Amino acid sequence: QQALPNVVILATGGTIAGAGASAVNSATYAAAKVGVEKLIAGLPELAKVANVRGEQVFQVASESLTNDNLMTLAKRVSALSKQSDVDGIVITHGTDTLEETAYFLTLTVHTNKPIVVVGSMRPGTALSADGALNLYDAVNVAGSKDAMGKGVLVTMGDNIDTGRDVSKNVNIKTSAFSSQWGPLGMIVEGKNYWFRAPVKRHTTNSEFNIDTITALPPVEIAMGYEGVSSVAIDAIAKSGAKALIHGGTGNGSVADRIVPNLQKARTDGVVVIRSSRVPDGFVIRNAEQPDDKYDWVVAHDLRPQKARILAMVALTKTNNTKELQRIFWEY
Ligand SMILES: NC(=O)CC[C@H](N)C(=O)O
Repeated sequence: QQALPNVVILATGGTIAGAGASAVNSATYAAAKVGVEKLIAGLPELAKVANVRGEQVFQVASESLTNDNLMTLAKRVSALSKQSDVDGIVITHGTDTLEETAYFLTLTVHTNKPIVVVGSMRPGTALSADGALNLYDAVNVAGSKDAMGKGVLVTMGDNIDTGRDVSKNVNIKTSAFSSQWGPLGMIVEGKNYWFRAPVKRHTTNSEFNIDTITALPPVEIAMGYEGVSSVAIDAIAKSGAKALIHGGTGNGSVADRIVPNLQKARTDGVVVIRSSRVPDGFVIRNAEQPDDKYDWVVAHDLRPQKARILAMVALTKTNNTKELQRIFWEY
C-alpha cells in the first residue's frame, strides 16, 4: 500500500521468537525458535499500519551475542537506513542484552529514521504473551514521522524509552524494562504520546559511525563486593583488554586493597573506568576515588554493561583519558 510506511524487521531471536511446550510455560521455554516470517504472519494487524518485511539476521538468545554479531547487525541497520524505500527499522531481540545492543546502535548508526529495538518477556505460546503488542508498538513507532530524530528507541510494556537509558530491571515480569530518567513517552492503540526528548548525543550527532568501524577492542568488567580480591582485575589486566570497567559499590567505590592493582593496570596501559553496581544514580568524578590523580575515567550514569559498550566504541577513536571522559559525559 502506498500510504503506509515501509518498515523492515530485523529478527535476532530471543523470547519474542520463543516457544514453550504449553500455554502455562511463561518461564520455561526455548528462546529463538520462531522465524521472522512466522512472527509477521502471526500478527496480521501489522499490515494495517505498515508495509512490513522481515530479515532473519540471527536466531539466538541474546546473552550469546558477540561483538562481531553487534557489528554485523549495526552495519545492516545502517545500510537499510540509507535506502529510500525504508522508513523505519525494528530489531526483535532477546531481552537479556537488549539494552546493550540498543545503546550500541544509538552510538554508531547515522540516521534520523526511527530504529526500534523490541523483545518480550513471555514466548508467544504463553498465556498473556507480551510480544505481539510490543512488536505492534515497535512497528508503529518505526513507521512514525514523529519518532524521527529521537535516536534508537525501545518499546516494551507500552513505554517508549531511549536505547541509551533503558535497562532490564526486573526479570520474570513483563514490566521488565525502565529508565531511571523516565520513558520518552507511551504508545497506546498505535498512537505515540511524547513527553520528553533525549539530550545525550546519538545517531546523526554521534562522532562514531558503524560504517567505518572494523573491529571492537576487548573491554572487560570486574565487580566490586564485600571481600573482593584482585583475582578478576589482575586476570583482566593480563588478558590484553584495552579497558576495565569496575562495577564498584555505592558511588563506584573501590576496596582499598585492590586500588594498587587497578593503578598497575592503568600504568600498564589499560583504561580504568569507574562505574557502579548500584542500578540508578551516577558516579561523581573524584568522589570516592581521586580519579584525576590515578588517571581513571568515570562512567557517569552508565551501568557497567552500558559503560562497556561506550568504552569499546570510544576506544576505536582514542585512548586518551581526557577525551574518553568527555565522551562519557556527552553520550
Ligand atoms: N526474555 C528474553 O528475551 C530472555 C530470553 C533470552 N535469555 C534472551 O535474552 O534472548
